[in-house]
Amino acid sequence: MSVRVVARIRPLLKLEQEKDVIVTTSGSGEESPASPTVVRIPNPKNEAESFSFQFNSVYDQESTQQSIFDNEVSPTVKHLFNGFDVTIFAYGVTGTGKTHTMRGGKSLAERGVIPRLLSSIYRRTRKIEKDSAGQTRADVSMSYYEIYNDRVHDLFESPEKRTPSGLPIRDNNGKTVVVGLTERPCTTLKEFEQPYDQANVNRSTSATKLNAHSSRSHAILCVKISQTTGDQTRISTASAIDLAGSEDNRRTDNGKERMVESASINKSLFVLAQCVEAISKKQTRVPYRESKMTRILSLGQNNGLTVMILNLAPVRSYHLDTLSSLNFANRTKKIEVNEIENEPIFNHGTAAKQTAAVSGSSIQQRQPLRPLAVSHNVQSTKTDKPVKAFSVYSDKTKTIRPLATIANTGRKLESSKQALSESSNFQTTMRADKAMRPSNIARPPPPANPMLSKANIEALIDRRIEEQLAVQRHQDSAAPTKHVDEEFQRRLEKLERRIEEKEEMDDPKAEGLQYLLMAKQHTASGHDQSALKMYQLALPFFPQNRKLEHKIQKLEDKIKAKKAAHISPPKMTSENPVPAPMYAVPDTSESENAIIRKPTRHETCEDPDDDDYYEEPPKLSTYDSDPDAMHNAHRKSRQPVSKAKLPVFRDLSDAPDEPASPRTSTLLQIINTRDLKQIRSLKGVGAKRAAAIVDALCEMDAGSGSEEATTMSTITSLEQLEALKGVGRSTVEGMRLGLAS
Ligand SMILES: Nc1ncnc2c1ncn2[C@@H]1O[C@H](COP(=O)(O)OP(=O)(O)OP(=O)(O)O)[C@@H](O)[C@H]1O
Repeated sequence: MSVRVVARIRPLLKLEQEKDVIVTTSGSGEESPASPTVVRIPNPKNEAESFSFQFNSVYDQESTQQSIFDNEVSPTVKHLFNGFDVTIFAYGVTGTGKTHTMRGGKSLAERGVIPRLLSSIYRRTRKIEKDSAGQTRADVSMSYYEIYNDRVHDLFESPEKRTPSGLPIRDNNGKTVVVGLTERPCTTLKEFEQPYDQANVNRSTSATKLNAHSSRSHAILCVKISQTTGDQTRISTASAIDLAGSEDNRRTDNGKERMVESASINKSLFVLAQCVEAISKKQTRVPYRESKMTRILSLGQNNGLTVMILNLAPVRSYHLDTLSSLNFANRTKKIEVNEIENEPIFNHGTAAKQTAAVSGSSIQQRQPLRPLAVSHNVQSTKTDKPVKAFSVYSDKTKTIRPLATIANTGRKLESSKQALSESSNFQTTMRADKAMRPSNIARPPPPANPMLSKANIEALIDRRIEEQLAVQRHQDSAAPTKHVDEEFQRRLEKLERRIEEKEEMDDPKAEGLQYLLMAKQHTASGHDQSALKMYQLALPFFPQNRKLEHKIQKLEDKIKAKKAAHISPPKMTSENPVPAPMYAVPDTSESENAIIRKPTRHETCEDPDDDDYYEEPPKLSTYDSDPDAMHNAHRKSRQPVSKAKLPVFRDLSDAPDEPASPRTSTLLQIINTRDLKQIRSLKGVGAKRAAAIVDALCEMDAGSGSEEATTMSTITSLEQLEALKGVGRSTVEGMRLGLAS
């Protein structure tokens, strides 16, 4: 099952000066205009061209709160009551309507997803209780918290009562839980509304230049449904998440406090983008643990249904940010999520005792459940619970069926499975390979090592990376490195957990260490720009560190040298003043300078944890050697001899320089629109091939390196086009000839 991704374009606001609307919607060709699935936006480099992005559904400026809820959220409620967890989250740049979509206004028509969801949940609980003649009781409770500056705070607590370090989060049976959250029972909509409204007052919001009521935190509402029949209770959770919006501080004019928030928001969204990239590229390691938001969201790891609502502003001033968001969403829709319903808990017996011992009332967690109708199997099958991967939400475009036609879901396992695919109108596929993700397997607790200092951790990380790179260097380019990778990743994760332990001890430098870890990972994978940003972000945590300064200086010089030598591929961003993506690394040129204090030369390093930075860089350290050069060496040995079959992710600088003929230009222009309809109009291109071409282009975006992953890759030569998956020389020739006739 893929994450269902829908886009919503907000209308022009009354006070909005700008009226230049550049984001439009359309059907994909098979769709009626009444149910658009495509967002169009001009190419910032060439307004004559436009890019198209296809999603499961697209809601234009006129769309109502009711229609979003009816089509996207309401169908998930029955699955929630069948034991599946549901996650709905709003993503988008600041001021694009996330809070409006999730929370909405006070009038009936303006109510957002959350109050409507609760209303629907209460209706269903009443129905269940009525239909079962009181045999089944359905209880609803909620917890509500925010992640502000990477710290978790209970929104049911007034800000004065908060501990500055926030609440700890833990892994519990493969799920991330927040310890110490208030869980409030709420049996009616009224009981929900009052504390929910109060909690929203507690949420961190501030006025920024781009939004008078900008959310400065990620807000997560968890609604727990407990259905009890006899001695069995099944629990499922609906999570409604209003993410903070990414912001480009070149546009916000943020002051220092807003800037710190902004850096934290952008960092977590950057990690989210990295996670999405890693998942879509099927990498073994996904950096969930690098921010609390990604740990909690666990995109692609959590079981159940996930819907992402991408909020967009229609106007030109958001052009590049909108493009970044669209690219991100495009990758997100490829994420597959396991579809596992939760198992019931026996109120009297081992299962119940275990759960109580683990969770207590202070831990918000989603207990695994199973529909009541098959619960007699539960005890015997508890440990090897069959994992199902329903294709509830496919990427394929489907017409939204009226709700009335959605079949009622039966209680049986098979029925719920069928209902999932029917009600959501998507296909069913088994994905046994996704059944057990490594991260879902309960890990043994890390060995206690009270002597482990940050310097040791740093040294360990360096050593591991050196070991890994040394192994890679000596390996035959064709030899499989999988087991080494896995070992490397395992070690990195172990180290991350140790950093986490430091974090839980409230060591303020834990965050700095995280930045260093990320920097090292970026350096190891050759992403110098990202590595540089991470080192810069780490600097305030190690302010007297000459070695860190030296590292930053070295990287800056290297990047400058690379730019001067035109090593970077001529991507859309290289000529174009496209700013760094808003959810990518914060802009250090203006924003971060405000919060990063550059240590003066005469300052000395006294923190024993910074030992690593006292030392002179090792002369022959693999880590300090040029990672790019190393990577290039690798690439060279792996590159196919024949130029006719170029790798899909090849460097675009390979493209020939001579100007393309008008026919070739037209062909490439059509391909670069990513518009399925236009691509299909080419000779010899059917629906499948057109989709494959668009997919390959998206893959190229994702494969272009994390610091630039939000820019659009373009095809600049026929050779490149030929090298795309599913396209060959003869197809390209056919397309060209077709244009000529
Ligand atoms: N669909 C819509 N219809 C009417 N008004 C809208 C709509 N979407 C957003 N708005 C208005 O736009 C403004 C910004 O919206 P909102 O605060 O929801 O943005 P946001 O994405 O949550 O921003 P931030 O990330 O800064 O919190 C608000 O005044 C809101 O009422």
